[in-house]
Amino acid sequence: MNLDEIRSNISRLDRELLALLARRKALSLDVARSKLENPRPIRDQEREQALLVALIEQGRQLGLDAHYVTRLFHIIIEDSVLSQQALLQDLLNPRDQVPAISVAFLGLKGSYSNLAARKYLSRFQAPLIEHNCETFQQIFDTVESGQAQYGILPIENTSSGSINDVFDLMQHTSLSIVGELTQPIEHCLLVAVDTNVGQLKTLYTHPQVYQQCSQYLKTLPGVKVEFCAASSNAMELVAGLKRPDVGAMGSADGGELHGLKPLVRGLANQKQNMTRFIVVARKPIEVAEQIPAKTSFIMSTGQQSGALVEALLVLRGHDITMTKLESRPIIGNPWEEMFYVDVAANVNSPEMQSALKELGRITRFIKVLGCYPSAEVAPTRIPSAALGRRQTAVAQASQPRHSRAYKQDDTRLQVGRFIPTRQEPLLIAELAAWPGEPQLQEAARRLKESGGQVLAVSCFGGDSQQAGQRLQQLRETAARFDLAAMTRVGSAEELARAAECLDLLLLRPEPAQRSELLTAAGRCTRPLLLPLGSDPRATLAEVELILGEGNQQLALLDEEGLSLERLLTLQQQTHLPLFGRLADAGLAPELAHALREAGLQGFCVALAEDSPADTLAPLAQRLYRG
Ligand SMILES: O=C(O)C(=O)C[C@]1(C(=O)O)C=C[C@@H](O)C=C1
Repeated sequence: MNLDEIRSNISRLDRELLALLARRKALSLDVARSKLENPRPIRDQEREQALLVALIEQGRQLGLDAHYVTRLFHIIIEDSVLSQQALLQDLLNPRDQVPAISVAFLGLKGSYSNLAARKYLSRFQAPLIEHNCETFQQIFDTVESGQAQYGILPIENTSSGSINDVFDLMQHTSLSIVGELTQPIEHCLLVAVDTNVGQLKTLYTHPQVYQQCSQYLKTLPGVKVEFCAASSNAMELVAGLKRPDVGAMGSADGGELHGLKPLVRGLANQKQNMTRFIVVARKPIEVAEQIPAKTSFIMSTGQQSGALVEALLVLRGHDITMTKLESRPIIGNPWEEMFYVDVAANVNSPEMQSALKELGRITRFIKVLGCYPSAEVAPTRIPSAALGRRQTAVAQASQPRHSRAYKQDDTRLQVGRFIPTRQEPLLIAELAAWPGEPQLQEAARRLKESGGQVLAVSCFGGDSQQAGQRLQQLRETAARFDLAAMTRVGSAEELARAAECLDLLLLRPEPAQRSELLTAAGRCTRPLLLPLGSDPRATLAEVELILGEGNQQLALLDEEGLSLERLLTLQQQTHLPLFGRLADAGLAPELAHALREAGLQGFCVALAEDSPADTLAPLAQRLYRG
């Protein structure tokens, strides 16, 4: 076959794939209709899990790796769930037949809000009339007066936190929240003409963006920052000036709409930078009971101590999960505060109705802001049974914080999106030395294929810039394979840098400034792995220091090969998860199995560049399949 023939065969297969995907989508909508007739939730994670397991197995037999199959079908299933939800929502909330949809948002063409508005409203497949607003207040006014059907407002950002002005306006509006969406944000330095960073004298930006990129901006001390009402105003201004000494900060997509080019990408302090937007409209919507819903409300409690706790206990008593709690002062009343609460519940569900009634009795003010479909379709992996248990804290001041007397249940660690348990321990593969790019990719692929979860390698040791690049590369490689990432840290400074982007930090056993490192570890919010010395009692004293500073996400790593008996004793003494290091790859599967039976919740195994390709598979097999 020549190249043209091969390509024409590929094109034919791609068309067949598309036709099959369209047929699958039609079937999934049939499923939605049947679930409407015999009410059942749209999401069925047991079914998804069974599907994925079978597909991975079938894929393997066809030479397709598990990671590829999983990624592909997560996308297919996510679309299936969202399409089913959209169908149900449309049936429940018939829309007025208008020729176009109108939306109000902050800024001009190309603002993050504009990109979010386009993304959210693309589902209606109707022409869009865009109302550019200069303030959040103007967005509310435009929707309240009926000039626009929808308003899009940013509500929180993963690096700069909540957008308080929007919360304050929500308190006084008659509008309802009817939707939400999360938009990845990638701030770039945008320029209109060929230039370089050294030539820049002025940067135009929005205060939120400035805050989110504060660390990068510190590296440009001579550059003056001018604030604009929105990043799109900054872009428009810079596009008009066409000068080599001015730049704007904003998204590459938005910049393109103004003819700007990205000079530097990825400026945000936190690389995973997302903004959550809410969608407001004049009429509330109803959310089908088969769809995961969120309800947002505001309440103010009395000033007596424990009033907020009492209100939150109402939610807990109704088994309602709170996904956000924000407090705002009440203007003109310095002694009271208003709380904004998001919960994962449908406002019409019996639990929520009963919780609202009870809250009405104990709060001074309560108003539901809206109920809307939750935008998150979390990929199915971990059995929900493993996630469900609520921890009970028995805090007794006189007891050491690490002890079972202080807290009875095992500490539940969250590493990225993985939650290790005794039944499903965490598998960490650690590379001995910093590898080349292809070797790092290959290690990640092998780890993913075997069912492991954490890719680890030392990023520090060279100069500061090299460490930064390695941290970035490790984070990106792990994310590409849907793994978590870990590195070793030996100083407070290394810890601060790694904590910005990695999911798990291993504290090096003997750095010089030990207490400084432990204090910084206790003040950070990333999970930590602390190696147990040959005298575990000494380590437990260090643990107290860390827990006392605030960080409760801590696991202990046995690197010494302690006897089973000592490990079991430790488990009785502490609620912190125990991890083990597996040094001998040959013995590892048997040892790991025995240690798992003994209750260890994680394993760290060394992966040398010349390790045979199948080092991890037998280990994972023994670990997860007995
Ligand atoms: O089988 C179902 O119940 C479906 O709704 C279909 C489907 C799928 O696309 O495969 C989608 C959502 C469910 O969570 C499970 C599976």
